[in-house]
Amino acid sequence: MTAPVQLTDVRKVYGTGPGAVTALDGVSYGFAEGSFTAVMGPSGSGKSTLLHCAAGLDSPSAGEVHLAGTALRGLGETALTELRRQHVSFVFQAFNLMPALTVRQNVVLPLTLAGQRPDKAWVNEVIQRVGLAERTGHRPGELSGGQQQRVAIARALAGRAAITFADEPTGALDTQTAGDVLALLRELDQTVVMVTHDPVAASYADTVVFLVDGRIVSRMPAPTASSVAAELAQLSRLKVSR
Ligand SMILES: Nc1ncnc2c1ncn2[C@@H]1O[C@H](COP(=O)(O)OP(=O)(O)OP(=O)(O)O)[C@@H](O)[C@H]1O
Repeated sequence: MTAPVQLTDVRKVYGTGPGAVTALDGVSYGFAEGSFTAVMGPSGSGKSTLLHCAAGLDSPSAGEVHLAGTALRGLGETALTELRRQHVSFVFQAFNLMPALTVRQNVVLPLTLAGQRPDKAWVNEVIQRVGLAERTGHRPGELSGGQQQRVAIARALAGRAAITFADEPTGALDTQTAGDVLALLRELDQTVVMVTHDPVAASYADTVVFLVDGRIVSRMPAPTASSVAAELAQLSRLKVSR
């Protein structure tokens, strides 16, 4: 069976000619069902590009991506949108919250747009778990950056999508809240793919994959913050010495 997120020999080249940048250079990886994977690597190693290609937000220059068992190549924008709506949720660096809506309305918006009825008990639990129970009637403009990020996380989890893509989901959070959010991500049955620079955040994942220059160079099961930090230090030395 194909993994819920499967990349096969994916290449992504930005631009053409002498200025072209190879952001992904033949990445093959299957993110197993229910797994929580952190993607790490030095700045510019291709992490965000990998996430965008895997999520069908960007198309590879070569290779194939399967998302929820469907090959993305050749899918029209409407079919792609529908596929994402059914199976995927996102937590991105820009929170993309609707300023006129309250916290609760923002959290359930993707469900409402998809014509689904939110599971009220689960929505309440998610809002509580990200520490926003006292803020459900506030609008994004009345929240701190970290609180806005938590709304985006609650929104991603509210629909129990099979696959969640997260780009630095805990970047703006204090240690305690970040720990709560990561513990929640780890508990879920969803397949979670998370880009992070933080070894502590990565240690909540089942597996860390390390990218250097657009290639997966290593894979670490059962990561700890110190084993991840040590691997990153080694990889940046490798990069500098090239
Ligand atoms: N739209 C684009 N046009 C041209 N080059 C791009 C574009 N997006 C990314 N790149 C280049 O592709 C490479 C990989 O970028 P990417 O953002 O995927 O790296 P990253 O590992 O996520 O970096 P960071 O940790 O700094 O966010 C970099 O060299 C970057 O400059």
